[in-house]
Amino acid sequence: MTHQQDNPNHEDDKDPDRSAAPDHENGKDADIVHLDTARAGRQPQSPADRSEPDTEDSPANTDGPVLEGAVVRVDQPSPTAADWRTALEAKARSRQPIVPLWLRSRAEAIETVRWISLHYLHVAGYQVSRVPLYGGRLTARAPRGFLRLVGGVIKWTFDLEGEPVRLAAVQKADPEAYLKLSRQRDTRVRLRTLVSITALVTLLIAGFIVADQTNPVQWMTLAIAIATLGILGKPADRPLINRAVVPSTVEKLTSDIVIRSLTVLGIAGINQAIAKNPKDAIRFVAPITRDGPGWRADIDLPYGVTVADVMDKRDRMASALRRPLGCIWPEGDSTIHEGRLILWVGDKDLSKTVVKSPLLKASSHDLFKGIPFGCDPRGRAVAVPVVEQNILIGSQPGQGKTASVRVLASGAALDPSAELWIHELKGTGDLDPHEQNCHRYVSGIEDEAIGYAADSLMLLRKEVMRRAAALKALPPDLCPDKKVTRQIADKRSLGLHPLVAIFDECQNLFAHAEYGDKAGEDAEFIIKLGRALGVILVLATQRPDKDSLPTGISANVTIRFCLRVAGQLENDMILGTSAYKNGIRATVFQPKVDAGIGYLLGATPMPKVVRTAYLDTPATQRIADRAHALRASTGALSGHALGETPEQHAPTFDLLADILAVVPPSEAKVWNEAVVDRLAELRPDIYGPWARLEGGAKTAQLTTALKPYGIKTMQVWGTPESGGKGANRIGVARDDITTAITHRDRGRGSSAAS
Ligand SMILES: Nc1ncnc2c1ncn2[C@@H]1O[C@H](COP(=O)(O)OP(=O)(O)OP(=O)(O)O)[C@@H](O)[C@H]1O
Repeated sequence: MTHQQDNPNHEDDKDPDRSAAPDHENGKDADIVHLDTARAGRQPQSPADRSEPDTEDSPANTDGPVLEGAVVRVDQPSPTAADWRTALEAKARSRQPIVPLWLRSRAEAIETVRWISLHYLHVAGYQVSRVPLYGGRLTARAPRGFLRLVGGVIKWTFDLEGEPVRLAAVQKADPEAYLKLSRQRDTRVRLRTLVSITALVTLLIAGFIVADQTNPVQWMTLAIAIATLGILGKPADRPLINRAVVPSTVEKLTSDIVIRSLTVLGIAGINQAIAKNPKDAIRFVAPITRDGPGWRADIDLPYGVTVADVMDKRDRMASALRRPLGCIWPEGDSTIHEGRLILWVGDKDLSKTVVKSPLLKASSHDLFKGIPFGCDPRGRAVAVPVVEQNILIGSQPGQGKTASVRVLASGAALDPSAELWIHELKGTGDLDPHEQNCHRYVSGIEDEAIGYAADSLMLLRKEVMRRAAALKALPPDLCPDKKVTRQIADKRSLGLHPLVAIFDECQNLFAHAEYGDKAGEDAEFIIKLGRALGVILVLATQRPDKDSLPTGISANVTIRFCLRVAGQLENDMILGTSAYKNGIRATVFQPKVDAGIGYLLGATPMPKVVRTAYLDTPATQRIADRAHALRASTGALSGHALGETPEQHAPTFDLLADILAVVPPSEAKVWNEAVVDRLAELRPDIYGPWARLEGGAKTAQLTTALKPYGIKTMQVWGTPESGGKGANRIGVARDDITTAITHRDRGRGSSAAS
């Protein structure tokens, strides 16, 4: 011990930890710890020291592998130099727009100005209509006003207000003050008497002058006098003028109110976050502002809570905010993150708003610009794109499907380049006003009507195939994208104009024992292929289950509008798989009360709640009449609108029977091009366009048209009908056609029997 104390430079002292470690095995080498040196060894080292590689003797060496490099903390203690850019970026994200949002869109600006003008017009109208009431009130109050005026003038002239002060001076027996006050009173009374007498004389003279004037002037003066006296006679507690606008009881939306409403929802994630960090659990990413006719709050929900959780509790939120349910519209913005909530609290209940359609006054409409459909809770107009789309509408009965379909039908009818086919399979005649504009039309629930609708789908399927070939044959400069455009639609001879086919209450067709399966297949085929070819299906159903709405349809439709439904299953059938899970829930709408309000998907970048414009029967009739006149003047009426009966149409498209008619049994195999030429001769209106196609396209047209029947074309040896050398070309076997007809007829027979 003495040895070490005496010799502090002893080798072991360089490593105090090591010297402190006893030899557990025998205890012989137990060193004595030099306290000062040991303490010095425990001092925290500088980062530079720590970064030095450990020496062989270091304890790290004894415990494990040597790691090189500096220790870097995951969380940096202070901001790094580049952080100002991040901060600026964060600020830039929440920049306030230079031009207010409502001024950015012309339509919204016009709407706001119109709204303000209407407000002030209303106020003016309200007050003007009450002028007689106000006149009566003033007259009734005038006598009291007269007494108040006379009393006031006497008090003022004789300085009666000073009376109590003078009396006090008398009671205090203060002669000096009394004399002073009396002198002041005398001077005042002298002057005021003079003023009062002058005013009275002036009034009398004015009276004499007015007495000499014409009647109107006298009445005007009398009115002014009564009004003045009436105002003077006003009781303190009763205003003269009624308020045109009752002050709103709508509470201003503040952060405290929003937090209060979120905390009562019973969402565990929100409550736990608030318990841990009451100040920062719910973050407002922008100031709460007016946005349209309501308040908007942009909120980041606590970690792990999604907008869908909040949407589910909309009714509780309405209670917490003390507003009707139709005013509360939480929305997500998943482009930022799943917890970004945009809470919009409207001044007016959406379910009590009637949206007027611009189609009511439109003389025509361009379908390529979409159809004005309704407005969102913030009052912004919403249009539904139609070209290159298919639309599925669903809800419980009586929630506004037919009303939505009416809007779409009216928009389509006002574009004379569009062909309209309407099938209203409830039989109530809700769409009858547009019958005059339809190429095909049926209203009914009986088998005949359903059969007609099924025929329509079959015809549409053929039309899609015809269009595919026609579009393919178009020169690239006319049709670079191989899809129907406005220019192509306007060339009616091409037959590629938009064809809008509406099937209201389509469950009656798809669930039909005889026609249902085939109709479902045809509809699926049209939905998948018809879009780019200008064939647009609009399907509305009140029974969205897999029997009434084949899954192939619900999976492939592009625009979906779901009014109130009862549960998740129906919701997802209309709005698509996982819609309910993602918080797009048409179950939140109230039965009946929210008729006409639904979720619209696919028409706007984000799913939107939309209240459809409402067209009642007379309004629809007016639009339909206008559309009819427009169509008649442009020669766009056809089919049913011209009084043609369906029987004239349906058989014309039986391709297989037509081929058998033009290919005699003696010809086992014929070239496609020969068949097409003969078909064109048989029915020029239908097959004429096929025959006009050039070489390969003509052959391909028949091949494509036969595909759905399972008939394959093949190499056929033959000679041109006009004479010439024999050659191998694509052709068809007559036997294949007869076999396909036998199969088809057998299939029809068995489905009719079942
Ligand atoms: N956009 C709307 N604005 C105001 N009221 C509407 C709107 N849409 C529908 N309604 C109301 O809802 C009622 C039912 O609408 P509609 O007939 O379109 O429902 P539906 O779903 O087609 O019913 P059903 O399934 O029985 O045919 C209408 O008579 C109307 O009063």
